[in-house]
Amino acid sequence: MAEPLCERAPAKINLDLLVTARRPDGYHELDSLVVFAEAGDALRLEEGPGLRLVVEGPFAADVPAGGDNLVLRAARTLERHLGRDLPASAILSKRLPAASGIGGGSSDAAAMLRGLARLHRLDVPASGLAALALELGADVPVCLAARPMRMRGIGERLEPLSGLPDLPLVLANPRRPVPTKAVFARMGAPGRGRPRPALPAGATLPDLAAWLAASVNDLEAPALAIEPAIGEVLVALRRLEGCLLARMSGSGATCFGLFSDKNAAEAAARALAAARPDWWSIATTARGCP
Ligand SMILES: C[C@@](CO)(OP(=O)(O)O)[C@H](O)COP(=O)(O)OP(=O)(O)OC[C@H]1O[C@@H](n2ccc(N)nc2=O)[C@H](O)[C@@H]1O
Ligand SMILES: Nc1ncnc2c1ncn2[C@@H]1O[C@H](COP(=O)(O)OP(=O)(O)O)[C@@H](O)[C@H]1O
Repeated sequence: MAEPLCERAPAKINLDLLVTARRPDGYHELDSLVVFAEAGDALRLEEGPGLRLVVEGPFAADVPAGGDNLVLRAARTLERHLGRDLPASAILSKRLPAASGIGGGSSDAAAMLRGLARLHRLDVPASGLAALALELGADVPVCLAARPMRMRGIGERLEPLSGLPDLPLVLANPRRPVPTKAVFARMGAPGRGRPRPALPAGATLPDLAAWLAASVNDLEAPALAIEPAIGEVLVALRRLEGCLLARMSGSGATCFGLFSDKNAAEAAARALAAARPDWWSIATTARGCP
């Protein structure tokens, strides 16, 4: 009997997001810098007689408990690919708001793929898992890697980033779900993309903020049109002491503020929670890379 194991499902943050083309199948090509936070959902797995999922945690009620949950969809996709059952008992602690632009569901699905491979000691090459991940959603391959990446294509072209410092962040969400499909549907004609200047070597946080400020999230305007509260979140983040840059992640509504240091982010998160107890907000650190 294999040991129970725990897989983290970290929040995904798009530091920027350019929509560069619309494909004939309706999907959009992106160019996005993606990082992963210490905060996230968590998945506990142990061998079980069948495939079972229990969802707990503050946002459990907002996600499907049954077969539509991305955790179970991930398991079924892997089982189909291998042509055999992968019995497992899973407990998902749902700590990230759903449909909020920080890839909670995608990260949960990726954690299930990683977890089942570990639990059953599967010999599936990384490229095989990545292909299955893409079947589950455009964001699942990057969540499978769960490290800083430049993401292109619809999400399948991944290039590891280097020279990124750890990023002290505040994440804030007005507790209003925003469906990804609706945001893309409101997008105007995509821009042509733009050359991305290299990250300055040895970048400090203020350098990084200035570098990121030259970029955008192209989904911010269509998401704002659907959910105006995103504008309030951005204004509130920008007013917090020590905030170097604030922007929406993914298709929203979660926005991130980048701070000069961890203490400043924690103090800012406390101030924001006191001012807006109706929002979800946390301080966390997105892991950088050498
Ligand atoms: C926008 C992003 C940016 O990282 O993040 P989230 O806001 O979801 O966190 C992702 O591309 C979201 O990926 P994911 O949530 O997996 O999307 P999917 O389930 O594959 O697609 C949902 C819908 O979004 C649209 N879609 C998604 C990805 C993409 N590159 N182009 C699209 O046009 C399509 O209309 C699709 O039907
Ligand atoms: N484990 C899960 N966690 C979150 N959402 C899930 C999950 N399983 C299925 N979903 C569905 O997937 C949709 C997208 O969720 P999520 O990945 O959190 O959002 P986003 O793509 O905006 O980051 C939600 O509407 C939700 O109903």
